[in-house]
Amino acid sequence: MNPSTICRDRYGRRIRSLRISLTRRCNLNCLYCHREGENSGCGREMSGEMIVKIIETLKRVGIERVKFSGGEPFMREDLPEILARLPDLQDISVTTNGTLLEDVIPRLPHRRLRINVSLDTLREERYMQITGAGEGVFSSVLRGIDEACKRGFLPLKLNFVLLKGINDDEVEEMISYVQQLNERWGRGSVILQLIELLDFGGIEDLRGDMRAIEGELMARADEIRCREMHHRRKYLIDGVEVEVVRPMDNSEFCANCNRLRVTSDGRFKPCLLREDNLVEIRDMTEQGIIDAFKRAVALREPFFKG
Ligand SMILES: Nc1nc2c(ncn2[C@@H]2O[C@H](COP(=O)(O)OP(=O)(O)OP(=O)(O)O)[C@@H](O)[C@H]2O)c(=O)[nH]1
Ligand code: SF4
Ligand code: SF4
Repeated sequence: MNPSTICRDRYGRRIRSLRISLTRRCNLNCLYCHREGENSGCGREMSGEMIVKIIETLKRVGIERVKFSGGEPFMREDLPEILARLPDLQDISVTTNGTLLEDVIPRLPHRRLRINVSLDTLREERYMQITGAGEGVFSSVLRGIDEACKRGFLPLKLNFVLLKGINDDEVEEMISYVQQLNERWGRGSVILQLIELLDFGGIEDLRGDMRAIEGELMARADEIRCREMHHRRKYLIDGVEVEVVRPMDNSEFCANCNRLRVTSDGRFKPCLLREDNLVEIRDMTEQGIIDAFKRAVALREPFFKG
């Protein structure tokens, strides 16, 4: 099977990775939660076995990377076991709110796992306002970040969603915090990722001005790099790598979208922002998975077009 035909959509985008939502469950309730655009479906979660089978099968047709997300992926008790059973891939990563990290880290198989942790503020009160968390959760997330670094899950990324009037005065402090972490754990150990708020209805007033922030980063960066995925820019600021995720109205971002999503109940989702073109994996044989994958790839189109 030739990956450049099976994995390429009609806009020439070569699918390299799967973004798999493991659950819709979460122990937080963030102001901006989009639950990976998964608002419909049966609510049943794929078994660990199904997840591993999908990955093994699609590795054979050219998938090189896997990202696990949620809800909160560590709400799945079997995540360490799923990770241990995965085939070798170029990149395996998980995006988490970090609240369960401290406990789960010792149980994770160390297979070059990258971890992205949401941290939208360095002030506990704001953290509680943004995430709905109770007291003490914020400090456990900070301890989880330290524990992950200590055990070598690097580079670790901190995800910071820019929220107008809530945390848009904290970018500088976040850069300093990452600088301190890098002094402790080694240069380049921690990356800061600034994320533009995605609006799934009703919260556009909270979107911070990412263009302005990016303009400032550009003006003072020692180096600027461009990632293949989404053509995201990375700015090197005082030794700290700051990656900018700016999807809104950004046709360049969508033109370089190379991931296919899988919902927690086992459907391929061609685009984060669309709910009308999901493809169910009805037949869990290898051929059934590949056929559903092909149908989903054929349905892919950039959400924002130039
Ligand atoms: N519109 C859109 N937004 C995305 C997409 N991928 C990521 N994002 C946004 O970026 C946020 C953070 O993504 P992460 O889960 O940390 O993963 P990532 O940064 O995309 O992936 P890595 O850099 O490989 O770790 C998501 O919550 C989304 O808001 C995408 O394909 N489309
Ligand atoms: S931690 Fe993630 S999944 Fe949970 S509420 Fe916040 S944004 Fe949603
Ligand atoms: S097409 Fe655009 S909006 Fe849709 S998932 Fe890809 S980058 Fe995100």
